[in-house]
Amino acid sequence: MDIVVEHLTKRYGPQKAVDNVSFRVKAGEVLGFLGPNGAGKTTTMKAISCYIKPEEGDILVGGYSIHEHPEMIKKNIGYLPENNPLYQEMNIIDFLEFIAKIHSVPKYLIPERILDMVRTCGLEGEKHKLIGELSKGYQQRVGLAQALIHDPEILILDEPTTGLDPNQIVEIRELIKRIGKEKTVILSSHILAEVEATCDRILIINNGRIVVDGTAEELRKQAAGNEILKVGIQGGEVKDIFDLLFQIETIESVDFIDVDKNLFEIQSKPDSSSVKSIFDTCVKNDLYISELTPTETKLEDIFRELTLH
Ligand SMILES: Nc1ncnc2c1ncn2[C@@H]1O[C@H](COP(=O)(O)OP(=O)(O)OP(=O)(O)O)[C@@H](O)[C@H]1O
Repeated sequence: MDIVVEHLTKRYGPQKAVDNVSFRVKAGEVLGFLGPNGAGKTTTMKAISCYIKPEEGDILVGGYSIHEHPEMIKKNIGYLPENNPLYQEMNIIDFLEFIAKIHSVPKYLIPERILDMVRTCGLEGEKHKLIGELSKGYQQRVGLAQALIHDPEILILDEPTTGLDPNQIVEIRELIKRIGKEKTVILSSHILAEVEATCDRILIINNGRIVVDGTAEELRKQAAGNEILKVGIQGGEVKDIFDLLFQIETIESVDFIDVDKNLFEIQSKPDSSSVKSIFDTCVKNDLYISELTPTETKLEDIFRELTLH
């Protein structure tokens, strides 16, 4: 089931929480929705799940509009809200039965669905405990189980690993990846590494607007720009080496990183690489390379650059 978001705008008073946002999610895709606090992630996810109505724009889920067929859409969406509000005093089985009934799962199917969810979400050992007695990681598993109980095609997860310890984070990510093989998933997060580890595609939202839409790889390429190399050259005076480097045609700029260690930062001209020329220059002038490292633009830097303003 595809999701098509078209010119979505949602206002809270004078503030536009989401401002003319459009994007598509293909069936079977795992989309990471990334952005700083207050960017508009939850608002967008709530609009897709039909929990709030936008003032402008439309969302089509499997061809159904949120304005005309919210009930059809709700049947096909499983939603795990940000703070995973669970009934602490219920046990897991009773809670899942209760949620299955809310979703109108046929009575005869409910025991089978519960069993399936307990298995899928790894709840076997804890299933008779009260939800309030579970660790945060297991509570999050119950949250996923309740979102999946009616077997929706689409799963929407609002910051599913917030507040978990590192082991629990890894476990929940693995679980989401497994579920993502069968469902369309939209997952929101502040954490780039999380989105990179779990998602096929990244959408970055800032101040209610989409600022990036692509794979992690595309993002890196887009931001990488010119080749930047950290180069150490030995066997000569730092000033002479600097002059030699400056004469290489493909080099745009040379900076010192550490004068005492003959360490330079070299930026090449657009669409060119200077690695071979640097090597040839060193051989010709009886110098040797002690270090040569390409500087990779980190996704964190890209994220900061795009969302700081
Ligand atoms: N019910 C509401 N009433 C008024 N303003 C709201 C309401 N819900 C959200 N907002 C505002 O809309 C903007 C977007 O909020 P939203 O919760 O969608 O962001 P978010 O990206 O999910 O943030 P976070 O990562 O902090 O959860 C924020 O400025 C927020 O204060």
